[in-house]
Amino acid sequence: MITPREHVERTPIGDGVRLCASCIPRGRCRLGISGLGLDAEGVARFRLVCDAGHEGGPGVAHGGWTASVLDEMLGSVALLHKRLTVTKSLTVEFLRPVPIDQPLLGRSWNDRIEGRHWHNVGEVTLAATGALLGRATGVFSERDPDHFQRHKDWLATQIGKAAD
Ligand SMILES: CCCCCCCCCCCC(=O)SCCNC(=O)CCNC(=O)[C@H](O)C(C)(C)COP(=O)(O)OP(=O)(O)OC[C@H]1O[C@@H](n2cnc3c(N)ncnc32)[C@H](O)[C@@H]1OP(=O)(O)O
Repeated sequence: MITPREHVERTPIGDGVRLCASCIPRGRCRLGISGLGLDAEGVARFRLVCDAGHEGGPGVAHGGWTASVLDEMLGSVALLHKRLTVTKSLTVEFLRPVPIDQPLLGRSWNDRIEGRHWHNVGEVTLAATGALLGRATGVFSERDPDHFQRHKDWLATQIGKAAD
């Protein structure tokens, strides 16, 4: 069986972020995230732009975009340490409307690790001024690479039960 590190290393990178399955064919994150890596303090840094494809109210991002970006940023913390985690919980604060087509910055970091649970934190700011637009805290559960096969097996059992 491959290790979590090998699993992460085999996942393609586009613009500095490990790509989710649906973005691998296009070679870049559809949410408009570019990764800048970990800084000296272990904080993951990102450039972000919300394009008009995620416009909610006029001129501003749909809240789902902001939540997704924070999920991705907080979820990337363990990936940057070559560990595989999935989101167990995510709490998002929408502090200001997020403008579309404006350069934004993202930061995410680990606050503490309890057993297999990574407690991560992150925020989105306006690049021009540093104004805080949104932030999140989340718990990310460390998994083995068989997590996705385990899901398929579980789903097959569920579908089997439904067919009975
Ligand atoms: C490299 C790529 C990068 C690609 C780039 C990716 C970057 C992604 C960044 C974003 C991160 C995401 O959005 S991740 C996607 C969103 N999150 C998810 O899909 C997670 C869905 N939830 C779960 O799988 C589970 O609830 C967990 C793993 C979060 C539970 O965590 P936990 O509580 O620490 O784990 P654990 O004790 O082992 O399990 C709790 C219960 O969940 C069940 N469970 C655990 N795993 C599974 C599973 N695979 N399939 C079915 N069921 C499962 C257990 O049997 C148990 O059931 P019982 O005994 O209670 O009945």
